[in-house]
Amino acid sequence: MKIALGSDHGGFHLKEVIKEYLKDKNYEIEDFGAYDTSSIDYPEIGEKVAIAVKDSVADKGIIVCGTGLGISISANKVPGIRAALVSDTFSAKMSRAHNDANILALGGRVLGDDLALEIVEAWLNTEFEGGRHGIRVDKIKDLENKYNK
Ligand SMILES: O=C[C@H](O)[C@H](O)[C@H](O)COP(=O)(O)O
Repeated sequence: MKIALGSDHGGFHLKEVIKEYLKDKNYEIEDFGAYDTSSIDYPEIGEKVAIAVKDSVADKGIIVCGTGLGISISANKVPGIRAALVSDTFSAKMSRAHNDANILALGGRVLGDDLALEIVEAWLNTEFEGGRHGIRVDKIKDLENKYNK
C-alpha cells in the first residue's frame, strides 16, 4: 500500500515520526512536504496529498498540521476526499469502518508521538464495512455533485 504524507511546519515533526514508522512497516511512501520547519501554508500541502489520493497516485493519505484542522479542511475541498481529523483510536477505526475516510488528519501540536502512531496503526488496519455505511458515503458524494458545479 502506498501512503501520501504531508504536513505544514506545525506538523513536520510528527509527519517525520510517522514516515519512519511506515517505512519500518514496509509501506511505500510519497512525502509531499514540508521538508523542514520553515513556515509553509497548510492548504498547499493539503491539496497536494488530496490530489495524490484522488488520482490514485497513493492509496491513502496522512496529513498533519498544528491542530490537523486547517489541513483537513483544505483537503476536504477536493472532490472525492474524505479527510478525518482524529485524536483517538476509536474514531480512527470508525472513520474507516463507517466513513471510508481516505485521508487521516492529525494535530502535531495536539498528540504525543506514541498516541499518534497508535491512531495511524488503527486507521490503516480497519476496512470500510460498506452496507448501510456505503449508502451514507454515497450521499456524501451526492452532496459533492450538488454543490461543486
Ligand atoms: O490549522 C492550522 C494549523 O494548526 C497550523 O499548523 C497553524 O495555524 C500554524 O500556525 P503558526 O503559523 O502560528 O505556526
